Amino acid sequence: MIYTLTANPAIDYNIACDGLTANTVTRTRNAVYTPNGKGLNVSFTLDHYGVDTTILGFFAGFSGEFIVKGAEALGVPVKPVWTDGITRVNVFLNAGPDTEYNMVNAGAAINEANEQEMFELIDSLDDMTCLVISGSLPPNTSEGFLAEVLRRVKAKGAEFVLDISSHQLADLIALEPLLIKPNDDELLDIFGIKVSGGDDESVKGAMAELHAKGAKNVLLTLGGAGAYFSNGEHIWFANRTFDVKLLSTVCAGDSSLAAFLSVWHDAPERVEDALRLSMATGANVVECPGLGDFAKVDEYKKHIEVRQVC
Ligand SMILES: O=P(O)(O)OC[C@@]1(O)O[C@H](CO)[C@@H](O)[C@@H]1O
Repeated sequence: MIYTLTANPAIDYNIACDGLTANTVTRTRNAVYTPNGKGLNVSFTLDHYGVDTTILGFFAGFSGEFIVKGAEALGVPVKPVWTDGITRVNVFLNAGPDTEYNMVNAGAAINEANEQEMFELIDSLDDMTCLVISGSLPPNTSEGFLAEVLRRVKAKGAEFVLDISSHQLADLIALEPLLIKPNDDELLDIFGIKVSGGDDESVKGAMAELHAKGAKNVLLTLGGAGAYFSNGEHIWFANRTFDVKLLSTVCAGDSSLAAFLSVWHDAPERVEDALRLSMATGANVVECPGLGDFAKVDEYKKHIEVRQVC
C-alpha cells in the first residue's frame, strides 16, 4: 500500500475575478472549496488511477474535519492525527488570463505529542510498502521530525518518496529515497544546481549529482516546459506538443507525481508510459480549479513526446 503523509494539509479555496485592485471591493465568482494538501492530492490521483492508497496527516478543527470527511467521501481512507487549532485554508485566485495569486498560510502548529502519535501510527502500518511525503511542515515541527519518520519507514523495509521544498532535503537525500521530485527552482534553492529546460547537458550533470548524494531516482519537473526522469542509468525527457488553457497550476505537480508513480511504482521498466501519463495529467489539471476530473488525460496522452536522452 502506498501511504502519503501530508503534515500540513489545507482546504484549497479557488476563486476567480476580473482583475484585482487595492482598496476596492472585488466581487469574486466560481468559488470551489476542496480537501487538499500535497500528499492528499497525490492520494486522490493515485486512487483515480486505481492504486490503493491511504492518507496520513495532522488535522485540526472544523477545516480538518472537512478535509478528512471529504477525502473519505471520495473513497480514500484517512488515518488522521488530530491536533489543536484550525487546519489552514489556502486561497488561489485567478484574476484573469495568466494571472494567478496563490495565498498559502502557515498552518496549525503541532507539538511533540502529535509527532509521537504519528510515529506510533507509522510503526503500526504493516502494509506500508512506500510512503510519499509531500509539502511543507506546520509551525513548531521539530527539526528531526522527518528524519525520524524516515528512520521508522526504513525499519519496516518500506521505500519513501520525497516531494518537499524544505532545505532539509539536502540532508534527507542521503537516506536514499526511492524517488525525489524537485522542480528547477527547488534544485537551485536547495542544492545550488542550475538546470535549463532543453539543455540536456546541464540536466545530465544535475542528475549525476543527485544520484551521488543518495537519490535512487529523480523526476525533475520544469512546469510547462516538461520533465526529465533519471533512474541512475538512463535519462528521459517528456514534453507536451499542445497548448493548454491555463486556469491554475495548483495541484499540477502533485498529480503529475502521482500519475507517474501509478505506472512506474509497480513497473519500473515502463518509464515512457509513466511519463506520458504524468505529463497528460498535469496538463489537464492546470485547466481546472484544483485537481479537476482528469477527463482529457486519455486524449492528451496521445500528444506527449518522450525521448531517451542517454
Ligand atoms: O504549503 P505547501 O504544503 O507546500 O503547499 C500546500 C498547497 O499549496 O500545495 C497544494 C498544491 O501543490 C495545495 O493543494 C496546497 O494548498
